[in-house]
Amino acid sequence: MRKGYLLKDDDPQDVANSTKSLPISQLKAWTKGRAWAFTDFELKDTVGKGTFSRVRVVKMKSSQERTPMVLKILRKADVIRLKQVEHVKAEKQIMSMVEHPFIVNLLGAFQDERRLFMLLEYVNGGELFSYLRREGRLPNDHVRFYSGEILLAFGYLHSLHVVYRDLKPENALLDFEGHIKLTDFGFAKVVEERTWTLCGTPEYLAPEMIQSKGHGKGVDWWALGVLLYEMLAGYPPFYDENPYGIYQKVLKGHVDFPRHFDVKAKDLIQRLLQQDRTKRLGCLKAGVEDVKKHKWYKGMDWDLLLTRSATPPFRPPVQSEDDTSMFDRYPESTEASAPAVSTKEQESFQEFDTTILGT
Ligand SMILES: Nc1ncnc2c1ncn2[C@@H]1O[C@H](COP(=O)(O)OP(=O)(O)OP(=O)(O)O)[C@@H](O)[C@H]1O
Repeated sequence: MRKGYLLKDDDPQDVANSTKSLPISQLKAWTKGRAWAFTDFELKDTVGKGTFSRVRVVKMKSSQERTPMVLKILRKADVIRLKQVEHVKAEKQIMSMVEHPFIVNLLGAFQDERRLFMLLEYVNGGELFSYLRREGRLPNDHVRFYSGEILLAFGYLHSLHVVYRDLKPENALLDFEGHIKLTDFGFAKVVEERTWTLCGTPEYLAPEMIQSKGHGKGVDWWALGVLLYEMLAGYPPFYDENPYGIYQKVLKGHVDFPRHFDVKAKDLIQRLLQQDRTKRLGCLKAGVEDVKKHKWYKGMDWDLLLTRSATPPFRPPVQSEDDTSMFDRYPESTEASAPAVSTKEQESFQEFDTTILGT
C-alpha cells in the first residue's frame, strides 16, 4: 500500500485524527446524490486563484470520511461583472457529464446567496506548468506521455462534441502517481459545428479564433501543438510582451524550431499548427486517430495509456493525500465576505446546484 494512500475500512471512530482516504471511485460513490452546504467543510490551504475564483482544499467537518477534496469558490458578483454567467453554468454542466481517467471529477455543485461552489477531487501533484518551469524543458518520451494522455482526453471530449478551449500547462494537473488530470472547464462548450466567442489564453489561441471566423474542435488540436512545442522547447512558439503581438505572430504562422528538436516531433507540431483548420491534424475525417497514428507516437500502446497503466515519467514527491507542497503558496483567507447580488441576478444561477448522479 502506498504511503499516505490508505484505503477505507470500517472501523474508525476518531474523526479528527483519521487519515483515512478514498480512491476516486469510492469517493464518487460516497458523494453521489448528496446535498452540500459551505458550512459542511473545514477549509484548508488555497491551491489556486483564478480571475474570479479561489480553489481550496477542504475536508468534511462532521464525517468519518476525511478524504481531502477541493472547493472552487466563485463570487457571484464577480461572475456577473465579468459576464461569465453562461461560462460558469457550462463549466458545471459539462463537468457533471464527463467521466474520464485524465479529467478532474466534479463531485458536487451548490451555492449560497453570494457564492457558487464546485466540489472537485483534489489532484495533489501540482500543475504540469510548475513541473515544466522547474525542469526547463522536457525530453521526448516525457512529452509523448503527457501529450498522449491529453489527446485521449480530447478524443473523449470531442466524441461528446465538447471543445475544451483552454489547454495550457497551468490547467493540466498531475495526480499523485504523475498522470494528467485536466481541470478548468470554464471555457469548455458543447459545439456541434462552430462557435464564435473569443476565449482562452493568448499564447494558445488558434488563428481562426483570433480572426473571429467561428471555431470548433480544431482550436484544441492547435493548442496541443502549442503545448507540445512549449514542453519540448521550454517556451511557447508564439511569444510577445503583449497579446496583440502574440496574435500577429500566430496569424503570420512562422514557427522557429530549436536545433535540438526531434524531426518527427517537429513534423507533428507543424501539422497541428496548421493555419488552415480544414487541413489541420485532428480536424480531418479520422479525427483523434490521425494524431495517435503520427510517427512521433510510434510504438505507443494507447490501450495501456488509457487504463493508466503506463508508468508516468515523474512521480510528484507528495507525502500525504492532503499535501499542498506542489502548489504555490497563497495568503490565508477566511472566505467570510462576498458582495451581495440582486434578486433578479440570483435568478441566473437557478440551475447551478447539482447532486452528481454519475455511475
Ligand atoms: N481539482 C483540483 N485539484 C488541485 N488543484 C486544483 C484543482 N482545480 C484547480 N486547481 C488549482 O487552481 C487553479 C485555478 O483553478 P481553475 O483554473 O479551475 O480556476 P479559474 O478561475 O478558472 O482560473 P483562470 O482564471 O486562471 O482560468 C488551477 O490552475 C490549479 O492550480
